Amino acid sequence: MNTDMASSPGAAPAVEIDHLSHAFGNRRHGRHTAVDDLTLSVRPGECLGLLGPNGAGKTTTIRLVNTLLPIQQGRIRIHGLDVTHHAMKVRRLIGYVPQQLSIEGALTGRENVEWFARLFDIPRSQRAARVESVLEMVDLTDAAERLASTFSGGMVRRLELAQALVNRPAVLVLDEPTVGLDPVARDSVWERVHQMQIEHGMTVIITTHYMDEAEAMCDRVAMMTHGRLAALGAPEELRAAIPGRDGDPATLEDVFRHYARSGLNEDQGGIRNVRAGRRTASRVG
Ligand SMILES: Nc1ncnc2c1ncn2[C@@H]1O[C@H](COP(=O)(O)OP(=O)(O)OP(=O)(O)O)[C@@H](O)[C@H]1O
Repeated sequence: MNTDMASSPGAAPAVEIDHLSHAFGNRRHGRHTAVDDLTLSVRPGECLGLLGPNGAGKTTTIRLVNTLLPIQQGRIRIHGLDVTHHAMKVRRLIGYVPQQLSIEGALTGRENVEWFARLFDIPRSQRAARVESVLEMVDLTDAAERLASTFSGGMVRRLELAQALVNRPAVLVLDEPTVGLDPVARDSVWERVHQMQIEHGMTVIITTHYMDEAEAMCDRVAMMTHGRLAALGAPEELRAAIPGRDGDPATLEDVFRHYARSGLNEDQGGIRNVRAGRRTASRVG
């Protein structure tokens, strides 16, 4: 991987988000602020969970980090590189698994990863070995010559992970990586991500609506509502900060409800989010 840095609170941040704001729409049809003055740092080697209700601004934040949306206001730096001024360098540091399907069913597993290796400009002489090693990492060596259209949902997600990892990213960004997967397939995706994080000190940012995953995987959780940071801390810190129910300690789901309710706004989300959610849920089903 590009970095082998320990997760120490004193280390320079892997990702620095500084007073970031982003709005969609225009004056005629109305503007909607999706990310609102967000400030957040992710430590090298850390797994940060970006949680929040539909429409909270998680995907928009991720797309800004990935250079897929232009910065309107504020600043993002990845290992010190400003995403606006060093977009190409930043792209080389980031592996991204989007909510939408990123594989091509008419290609084999191997061809899908090779395609990404070419996109990332990995030198020809290293390409085959690099593709082989990521296929092995995600346990798809035996299925590599099969058409991706024959893969199960869990295999598709692991193939997308291989695509994102072929560039040996320092920061891996996963947008709802396990939606629509059965519990066994979910575990197998997480095992691979965790292995990468431990073995290579990779920084991971994930969004998920599965609180058990966030609890198990994330060193810290950033709870977003209305594009703003509502709470930030280790899952156990966030749980300790709110009262539980019926005398039981609070769960992360209670934490989610607590902040989601306090920021409730029926305008959030709308048809775009419903459509996106359904598309995501059925994408691998
Ligand atoms: N391309 C776009 N055009 C217009 N509005 C958008 C666009 N992308 C996002 N939005 C709006 O910005 C807000 C934040 O959306 P975003 O997708 O970032 O939320 P999210 O937290 O990722 O939601 P989900 O959990 O449903 O994926 C929503 O109100 C959404 O409708």
